[in-house]
Amino acid sequence: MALLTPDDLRDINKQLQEADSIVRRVTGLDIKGICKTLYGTSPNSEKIGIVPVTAGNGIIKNFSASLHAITQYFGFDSFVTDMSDVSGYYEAVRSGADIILMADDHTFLAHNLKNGKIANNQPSTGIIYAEIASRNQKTDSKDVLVVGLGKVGFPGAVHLVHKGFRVYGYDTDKTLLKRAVSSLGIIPFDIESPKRFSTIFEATPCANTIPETLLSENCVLSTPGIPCAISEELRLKYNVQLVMEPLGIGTASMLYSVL
Ligand SMILES: NC(=O)C1=CN([C@@H]2O[C@H](COP(=O)(O)OP(=O)(O)OC[C@H]3O[C@@H](n4cnc5c(N)ncnc54)[C@H](O)[C@@H]3O)[C@@H](O)[C@H]2O)C=CC1
Ligand SMILES: NCCC[C@@H](N)C(=O)NCCCC[C@H](N)C(=O)O
Repeated sequence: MALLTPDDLRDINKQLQEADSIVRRVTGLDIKGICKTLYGTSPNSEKIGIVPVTAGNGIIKNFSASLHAITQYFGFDSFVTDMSDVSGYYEAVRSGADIILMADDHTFLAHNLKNGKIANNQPSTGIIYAEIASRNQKTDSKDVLVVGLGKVGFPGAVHLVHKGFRVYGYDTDKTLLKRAVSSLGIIPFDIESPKRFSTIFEATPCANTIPETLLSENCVLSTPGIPCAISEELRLKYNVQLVMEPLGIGTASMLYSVL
């Protein structure tokens, strides 16, 4: 898995505020509104315990602090434990946490200790970015391009199919593309073909995965992928409505899904 870097998380509050205003412009709802609609849930004073985890590549500088800022941005009462790992988990529970947030190099989870619900960041992220793409107010087309059909992209493609969109899918991994075509009935897309889209959902760990030939004026590109799927030059040239943020939107999706 591509791991976050401290630089990805720089000015996380500013990144989240900017992403929220673009989500509002694109969908008419803010991120909270998207989560409420998606899961039918609302916060009810849940207390969130954030537990740093030293496993694998270890602590990512600012990861826990970013989660603290993100949970507070969405109105939750949250704290970061002093201890890490098992001791930190124990500290969180003893301090009255209702929901645990913690991540190693493979799994980032939200676990609601009160109702038993548990969420994984990858599908939760795919679903919310796909939902944002599906609410593009500037088009009535039901066509959507999905680039990247992995642990984030595939759940997002499932969500778009369930919402009745005509999903064109592309992945450099032909096995994953075949899996998505056979299991979801999506349309395999040739990245070289010059079909322009008003709505694109991208979830890859590569830069510049969306060629200019696929962009239309004012199109929406909803992408959790790091680094960005298009250049700044193309974003400006086509006035692309870019919904992209490194941690907060996916975390909000996890939290609302376990309320
Ligand atoms: N912003 C956020 O909140 C989050 C961001 N991410 C990021 O999302 C991205 C995807 O994560 P995962 O789905 O877990 O990774 P993954 O490795 O499971 O899936 C990525 C997929 O992209 C495909 N791919 C790679 N290069 C491609 C290209 N040029 N064109 C088309 N497909 C290509 C791969 O074959 C793979 O199937 C990563 O950059 C990850 O860091 C992940 C979770 C949350
Ligand atoms: N963008 C959300 C998905 C994050 C994921 N790509 C990642 O970097 N996971 C590793 C997190 C490791 C955190 C670390 N164990 C800590 O607790 O500081």
